[in-house]
Amino acid sequence: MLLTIDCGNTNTVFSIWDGQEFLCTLRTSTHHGRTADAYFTWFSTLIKHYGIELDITDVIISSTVPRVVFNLRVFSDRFFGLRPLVVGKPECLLPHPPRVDEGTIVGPDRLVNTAGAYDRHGGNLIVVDFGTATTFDVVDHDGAYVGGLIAPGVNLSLEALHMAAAALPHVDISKPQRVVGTNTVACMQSGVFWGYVGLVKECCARIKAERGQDMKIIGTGGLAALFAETEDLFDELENDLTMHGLTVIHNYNKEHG
Ligand SMILES: Nc1ncnc2c1ncn2[C@@H]1O[C@H](COP(=O)(O)OP(=O)(O)O)[C@@H](O)[C@H]1O
Ligand SMILES: CC(C)(COP(=O)(O)O)[C@@H](O)C(=O)NCCC(=O)O
Ligand SMILES: [K+]
Repeated sequence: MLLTIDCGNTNTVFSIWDGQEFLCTLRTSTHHGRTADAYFTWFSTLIKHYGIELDITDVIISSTVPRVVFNLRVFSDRFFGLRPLVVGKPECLLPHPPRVDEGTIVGPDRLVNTAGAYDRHGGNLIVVDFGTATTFDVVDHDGAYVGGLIAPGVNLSLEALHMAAAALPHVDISKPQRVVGTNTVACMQSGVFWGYVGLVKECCARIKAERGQDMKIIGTGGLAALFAETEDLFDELENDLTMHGLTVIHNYNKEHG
């Protein structure tokens, strides 16, 4: 069994892949102070709850937060006797290396999304990932990541309003009833919700125009579904894209490593 770990700036997700399907998906907040022992206490409790017979033979990690990798390495070594594959490290091969400016360190989540999306859909894709940041990853015809866009995440934008303006409360995102809000919360939700609908449409249209071709748009990340249910923003909605990408990169390393 393969343990896939996707550590974003807000949440860390563990999944167990048995070669056919994901047996479970466990989510915790990302916190660099969490020790290997703390990970294992949490992990083993939930595994027991789901009644899964554990036989972890491989671990692969993607982390946008470099500091957490140390404790995840210790977790992997101490409890499974395994050396994890860490996306972005030189020893982790990628099916299609990125083509970006020299010296650029592409977020591993974006490399993983690229690998997962290309495996499912082939080339010429835009992956829109609604995480802490909202990222657009452009996948070329041959499966290489060739750049993209980084915008503030939906919750980050709402939080920024609250932090910077004394009269604006903490607000959770939801689809507003109307475009014109008649109270503060409704105004904030509308500004961010429709602002993001516009942002996604405009960025995708401009990517296609710059590349002079139509491209398939894949939406992923926790909040993608909220936007997809309202507007026709994506050709596909795939919440397991990052986890799938981790299995693709793991397989590639097994075959070529
Ligand atoms: N299903 C969901 N509904 C509402 N908010 C969500 C959902 N999933 C994630 N979020 C929120 O979206 C933001 C991004 O989360 P996530 O996709 O886990 O980010 P990251 O991968 O950067 O850690 C966070 O603020 C998180 O709380
Ligand atoms: C853009 C990101 C912060 C997104 O992270 P996330 O929202 O998944 O936490 C991450 O991919 C990152 O740190 N990237 C490094 C810079 C780059 O990709 O060009
Ligand atoms: K992201």
